[in-house]
Amino acid sequence: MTAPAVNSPPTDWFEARRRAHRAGEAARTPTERVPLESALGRVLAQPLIALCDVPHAVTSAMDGWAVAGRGPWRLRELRAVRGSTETPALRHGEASPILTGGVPPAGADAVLRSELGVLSLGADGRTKLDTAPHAPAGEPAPGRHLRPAATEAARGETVLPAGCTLGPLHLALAAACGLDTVDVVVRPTAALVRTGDEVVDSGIPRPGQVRDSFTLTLPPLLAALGARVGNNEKAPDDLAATLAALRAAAGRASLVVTTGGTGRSGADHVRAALTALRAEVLVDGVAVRPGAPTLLARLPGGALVVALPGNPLAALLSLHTLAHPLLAGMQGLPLPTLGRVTVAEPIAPPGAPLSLRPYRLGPLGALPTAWHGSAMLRGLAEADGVLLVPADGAASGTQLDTLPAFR
Ligand SMILES: Nc1nc2c(c(=O)[nH]1)N[C@H]1C(S)=C(S)[C@@H](COP(=O)(O)OP(=O)(O)OC[C@H]3O[C@@H](n4cnc5c(N)ncnc54)[C@H](O)[C@@H]3O)O[C@H]1N2
Ligand code: MOO
Repeated sequence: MTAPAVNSPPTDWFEARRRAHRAGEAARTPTERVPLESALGRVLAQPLIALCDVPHAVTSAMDGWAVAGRGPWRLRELRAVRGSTETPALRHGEASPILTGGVPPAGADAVLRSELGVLSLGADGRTKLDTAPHAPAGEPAPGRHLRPAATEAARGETVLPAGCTLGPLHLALAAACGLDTVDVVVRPTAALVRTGDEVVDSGIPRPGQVRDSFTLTLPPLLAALGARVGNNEKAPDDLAATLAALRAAAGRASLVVTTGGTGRSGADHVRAALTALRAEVLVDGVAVRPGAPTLLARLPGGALVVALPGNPLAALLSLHTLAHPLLAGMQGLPLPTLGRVTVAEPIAPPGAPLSLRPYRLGPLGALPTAWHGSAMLRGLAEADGVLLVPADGAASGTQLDTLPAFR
């Protein structure tokens, strides 16, 4: 058993992320095969490989006539056939009507688009096709309006890498490549345990009360990071209740996220509950502000616990620190990368080894928010991103690492 040591030194922020990622990797979720219609937002477990050439055959890019040789042409049939490789080959001097996306008969060497052709009755009593008087000289040039097969992808080609989070365009691409199902990562399950007797769910909070910030934020934000949030329990500020809520959540989910109660006051029970559950504490406080009391632990049954501080900004930024890398690891994704931005005004030393500061983008770069108090929401609610401000602060024009603003 590794009990949370009293006042153990906080873990470096970058190291805390790496530990969270490694803990996630050690608890990787399996994969499953799902129909394309159910795959939106899922993480691809295997590279997506085209099952056919795309396009599958040479196709016409225009409505008109497939033609062989130079005009005028004898029209072989009056109605377009949408596409069959069994259509007899065109002979030199013949044309056959074709629709956009249709497969031209063998022997066709171009498509004359409908606007540029004129039909008339030939001397032999058969329908004749000429290029219209207004058609550009030389129209149609060989190959005109014929889309060669496999120009977008060849059968067997990888069109999306593993780890891609599937959006609508990816799904349409998979369909175009002939797939009906995809192999995706099973979503990690998450459960919330919110502590705090002062937390209320509706109305104007009385002095000493606070409206809950987490039921409205954590389920959708965790879902955006790939988790499926099942339970969301509220535990009173009491050790037995906190212990029972944690135990129940760990029985239902592979990731338990708690809020509040990370301190060492008589009303804070998360540490004591983790000790009682014989948790292995992987991160006991992080050298960052806000979010210093954040904990990461593994329960004997394997469930991972991210204990977020009760202050809303501290908690939501700690989601970046620990839950994002952790969930990335569980889904076989790399440690999330940091962005980079130029700061538009000087930032004073934050009084901590590292400070996470929401910012808005102005014409000259990042403008750190004034609403960066640990208990605030306003700065993050309107942020374009989050700055990583080092202990010395930053001069105007300096480049700093950034995190995305999950909001
Ligand atoms: N003596 C010390 N006091 C504090 C320290 C310290 O080092 N020594 N650290 C401060 C820091 S930093 C933080 S962050 C908080 C951490 O507090 P806890 O995780 O124990 O959280 P609580 O005490 O339960 O609540 C803190 C704050 O957050 C509000 N809260 C809680 N739940 C919610 C919710 N669901 N929605 C909105 N707001 C919530 C709660 O009412 C408190 O105001 O400790 C500092 N103190
Ligand atoms: O570190 Mo606390 O998390 O500032 O608010």
